[in-house]
Amino acid sequence: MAGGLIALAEAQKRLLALATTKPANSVGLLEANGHILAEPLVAWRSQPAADLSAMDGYAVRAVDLPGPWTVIGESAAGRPFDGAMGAGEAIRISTGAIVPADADAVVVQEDTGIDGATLTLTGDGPARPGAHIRRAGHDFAEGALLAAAGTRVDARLIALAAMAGHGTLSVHAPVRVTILSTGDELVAPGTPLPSPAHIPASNGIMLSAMLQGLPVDITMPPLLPDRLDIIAAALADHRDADIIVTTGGASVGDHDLIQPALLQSGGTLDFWRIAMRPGKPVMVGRMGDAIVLGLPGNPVSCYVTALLLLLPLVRTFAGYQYVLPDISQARAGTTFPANGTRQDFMRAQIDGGRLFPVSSQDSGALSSLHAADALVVRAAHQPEAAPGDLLDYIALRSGA
Ligand SMILES: Nc1nc2c(c(=O)[nH]1)N[C@H]1C(S)=C(S)[C@@H](COP(=O)(O)OP(=O)(O)OC[C@H]3O[C@@H](n4cnc5c(N)ncnc54)[C@H](O)[C@@H]3O)O[C@H]1N2
Ligand code: MOO
Repeated sequence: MAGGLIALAEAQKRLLALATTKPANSVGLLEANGHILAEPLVAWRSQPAADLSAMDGYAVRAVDLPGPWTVIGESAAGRPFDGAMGAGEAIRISTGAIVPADADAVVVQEDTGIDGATLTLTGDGPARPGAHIRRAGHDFAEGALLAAAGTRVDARLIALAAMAGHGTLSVHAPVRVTILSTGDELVAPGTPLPSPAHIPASNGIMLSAMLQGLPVDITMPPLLPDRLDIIAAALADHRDADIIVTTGGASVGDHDLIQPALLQSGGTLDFWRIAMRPGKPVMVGRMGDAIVLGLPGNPVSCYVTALLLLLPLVRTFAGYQYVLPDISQARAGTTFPANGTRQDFMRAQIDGGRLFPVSSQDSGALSSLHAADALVVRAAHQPEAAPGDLLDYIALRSGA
């Protein structure tokens, strides 16, 4: 604890403990895209179900190599050869077609010459018995575990599920998130600002964009003024959401109304203020069924706290296996100062694999957030780091 502030790890633990995994629904494969598997994906069939040719050519008995052969029939994809093959006989075969039971190798077409029904080897031929044959079950066998519960469904998993015999998937229902932006100074993005005292409301759309890759139903009502009664009514109105996330009004000023509004509307406070920078004024409470996550108004603080608290909370509701951001390590490219009492998340760039802090660490400076490749994680009271020291960081750009 630092002056009544709780540590981020403790805050994450308490917040995530409030979440309950969303119930499972069976939905069509495409509808499941982006959702989280509620049950393990098990193969209902083997793939391939029989030995298939991997090439266009001729199915032969390896013992008959190097030929010549008499071609006595064809096995095409979906239309297998169902007769018997004797010594010196070959079957014309296409890629994906079933290899006749008597054959044990495929000669690729480019290695052969054909004259009427007589097939001769003109190239190297198959290197070994079994060449160019995809064995039954070599991709997966019936009953195999293909993906664990908690896996995110994507195009690759959808294809795998289809091949494994599934037409539907059991996934967790979407997480209902209401985003409330508060502040008299806010104006919807893209609309004219009445005065220099007004600013575009960037937090709401930023949070929506951060949530977009997750299975969520987002509700974003109009901007709320700094009025206790209006904010209290909005919180009460959205009590059926899984999460109400607010931005602004989380601190100690006369117009910081989230906490009083929560209490006035019948909600309860769980904790307030985390020993982190940026993001100290975060508040967590409950309003009916909803978890209320009060994020700071400063745009960078809002981003960092969303990354560390909102996204993990949504992932927990959604049934993800892993919910916290990955921590990587890289060496300092310059000196990082000794840290104070709050865990620090410093915007940094990665250059030549080394970390350099960006020039402004102001919690309102969105240009510095956009310029950053990483958030360097500095523990409370961590001493100065010299160039070359290993630092923990959270990557902000894939491939950074
Ligand atoms: N006396 C103290 N003052 C402050 C403290 C403190 O402990 N004692 N904490 C500071 C810290 S740390 C932060 S972070 C901010 C957060 O304050 P609030 O959550 O109450 O946010 P606001 O005061 O409403 O706004 C701060 C800043 O952000 C702008 N803002 C607000 N909403 C949006 C939005 N939707 N989009 C873009 N920008 C937004 C707002 O105009 C302000 O400039 O408090 C410090 N103060
Ligand atoms: O959270 Mo405040 O973020 O330190 O500016």
